[in-house]
Amino acid sequence: MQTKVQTEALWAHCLNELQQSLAASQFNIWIKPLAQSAQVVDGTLVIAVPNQIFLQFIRDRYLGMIEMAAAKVCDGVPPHIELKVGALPVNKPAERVAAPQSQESVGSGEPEAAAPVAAPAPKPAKRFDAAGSNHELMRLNPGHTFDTLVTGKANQVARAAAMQVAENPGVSYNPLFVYGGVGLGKTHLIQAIGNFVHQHNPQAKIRYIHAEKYVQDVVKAYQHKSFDDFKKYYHSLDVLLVDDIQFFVGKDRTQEEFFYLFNALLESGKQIILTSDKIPREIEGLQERLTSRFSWGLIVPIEPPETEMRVAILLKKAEAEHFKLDANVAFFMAKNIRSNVRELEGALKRVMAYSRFTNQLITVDSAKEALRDILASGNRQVSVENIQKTVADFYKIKVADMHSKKRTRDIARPRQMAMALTKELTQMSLPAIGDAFGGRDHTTVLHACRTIQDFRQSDQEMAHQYSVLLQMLRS
Ligand SMILES: Nc1ncnc2c1ncn2[C@@H]1O[C@H](COP(=O)(O)OP(=O)(O)OP(=O)(O)O)[C@@H](O)[C@H]1O
Repeated sequence: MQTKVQTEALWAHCLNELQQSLAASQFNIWIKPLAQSAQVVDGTLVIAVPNQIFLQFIRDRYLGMIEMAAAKVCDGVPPHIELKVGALPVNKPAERVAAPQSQESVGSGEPEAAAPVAAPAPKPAKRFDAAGSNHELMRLNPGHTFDTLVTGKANQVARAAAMQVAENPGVSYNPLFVYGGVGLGKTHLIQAIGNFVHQHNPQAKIRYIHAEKYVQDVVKAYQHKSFDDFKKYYHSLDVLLVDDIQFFVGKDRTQEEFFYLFNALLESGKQIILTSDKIPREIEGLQERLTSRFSWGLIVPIEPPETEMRVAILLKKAEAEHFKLDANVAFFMAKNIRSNVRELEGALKRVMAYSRFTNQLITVDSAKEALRDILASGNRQVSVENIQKTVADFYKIKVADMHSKKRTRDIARPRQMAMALTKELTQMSLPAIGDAFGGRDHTTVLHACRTIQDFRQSDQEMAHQYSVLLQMLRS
């Protein structure tokens, strides 16, 4: 257990650092109210916050800074930090932290000047035990586990690879790179790895971070000339999960820092897991050295789930909410809501709310009623012109090439793709599709549909491009 002096010194130091880093208004609103709300309990720095909104705000915006500040006092290794809503236990007054001495000016009408914070912190005699990490610190959603993830054709390869990485972090595939469209379960899958590792090895230092947050951390380190602390913190991790790596595009300094971090972690056998909406070499604006490194391990796709898998997801989510969802209703929803799993979840929430509100069991008819506007927008017919334009833009060719006689592969393949998508997304007959593509024969359209179908079976890249285009056209 920490002594009062150590607790005070640690928190006073954190407050001091935050005060220097933040605008006075931010410090006064979010941090100053916590000046008397920290306590060290069994090696964990517990910070009590007044309510849930505060908790979310501190967690999302300031926890990283608090960690870094605390790490400074603890020889570079941050302590466990726990945020909790409510008051600190009153039976441990000796461990309470002293408030910073306030010297605020009164009644100026201007935003308050930040109050200087008490004394610089001497290093505590005993280093915090930073071995364990809680969900707050790891930034993992405890509900994102392998158990709650429905498996199907769309994600079975990705899940198997993820499981292998979770069982042998740093050993099998490094980095593991998961790519796929919006809302298909990339975050869920990689967090399942984090949760699994944590469950089997609570000592492992795991950190999930969205790429945008990493960019912010680099900017802050740059502004405050604190790259040493930044490096110390990130380089001390055992498992690093970075979501939506495409956000690094155009951020050269971030890419440079990440390059060093990547090398350091890999060299010391630590596991890196990344996600993106595309495979590395399709992320335009990513430095070549990163593109090649991201391809060193294993790259796995997550595709949009097929109807049966969407039904299974709905039933599983409903069960978790103790909601009785009729299988016919689940089928109806799965058939009509096809864009992504997040949309599917949204639809389920609506149906559950409707059921509670009307106090009725949900039938297909009442589901139609509950989802009327979603279904109306989903049933919007996609036009052949829209498909041609979307596909042409995607492959960076001219729309006119959809009608032309050119037969080079870079033109012919996108055109076949557009024909196959038109067959799938519209009610048009084969001859009508042929007409819309420069007066081609219906056998040419049939051939195109079969060719694309074959490619989708045999070529992972083509399969992914097809599903991305489907998603774009359906959204
Ligand atoms: N196979 C699945 N089984 C159960 N739930 C799933 C599955 N796939 C996705 N979900 C759920 O769908 C929601 C969206 O998933 P998630 O946030 O992981 O998607 P994403 O691919 O990371 O999206 P984005 O690209 O927007 O970050 C989450 O609530 C997740 O739990």
